Amino acid sequence: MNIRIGQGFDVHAFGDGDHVVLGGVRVPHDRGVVAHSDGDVVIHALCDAMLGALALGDIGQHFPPSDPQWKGADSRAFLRHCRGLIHERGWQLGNADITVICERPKVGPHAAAMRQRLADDLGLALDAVSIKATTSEKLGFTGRGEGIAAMAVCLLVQS
Ligand SMILES: Nc1ccn([C@@H]2O[C@H](COP(=O)(O)O)[C@@H](O)[C@H]2O)c(=O)n1
Ligand SMILES: C[C@@]1(CO)OP(=O)(O)OP(=O)(O)OC[C@H]1O
Repeated sequence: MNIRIGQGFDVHAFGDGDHVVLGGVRVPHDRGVVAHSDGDVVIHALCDAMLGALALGDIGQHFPPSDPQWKGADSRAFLRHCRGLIHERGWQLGNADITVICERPKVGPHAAAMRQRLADDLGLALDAVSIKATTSEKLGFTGRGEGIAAMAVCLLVQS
């Protein structure tokens, strides 16, 4: 069996708004994020992990922030595109593990919905998708509440 690993990282600054989108789920918050698309750091980090495993560059190369067609885009479309690239090349996604870094909003209450949405979009079993969260103990830009970050890793398998 062949395997590949990929990792991704994304950050968005908080801005005006009343919600953030995380893993395709609308999470109520007293801030929004500054982004060209819907600013879903979970999906952006995961797309970069998937693209990284294929050595196909990064999300900005596939969906340029200069391209008006991605303005306000639902990031789930990016995720499904990356899934297609994996399948086209004869790979299957094995699992994905994501960590969200922010003081607020609390991710825990939304993690189950996020896992389900990602599993649905990726055609994975629920136990192949993990969402974790941590604060940065009030340190750095996430600690000061200036933005939100996410890290992702994924495994590709080929039998
Ligand atoms: N945005 C967040 C941050 C953390 N959590 C949950 O709280 C636990 C404790 O966080 P620490 O940073 O103090 O270790 C963490 O393990 C998560 O379960 C969260 O839901 N949302
Ligand atoms: C998602 C894209 C889409 O144009 O823009 P943003 O929403 O700004 O998000 P980023 O994480 O900076 O990734 C780059 C772009 O692909």
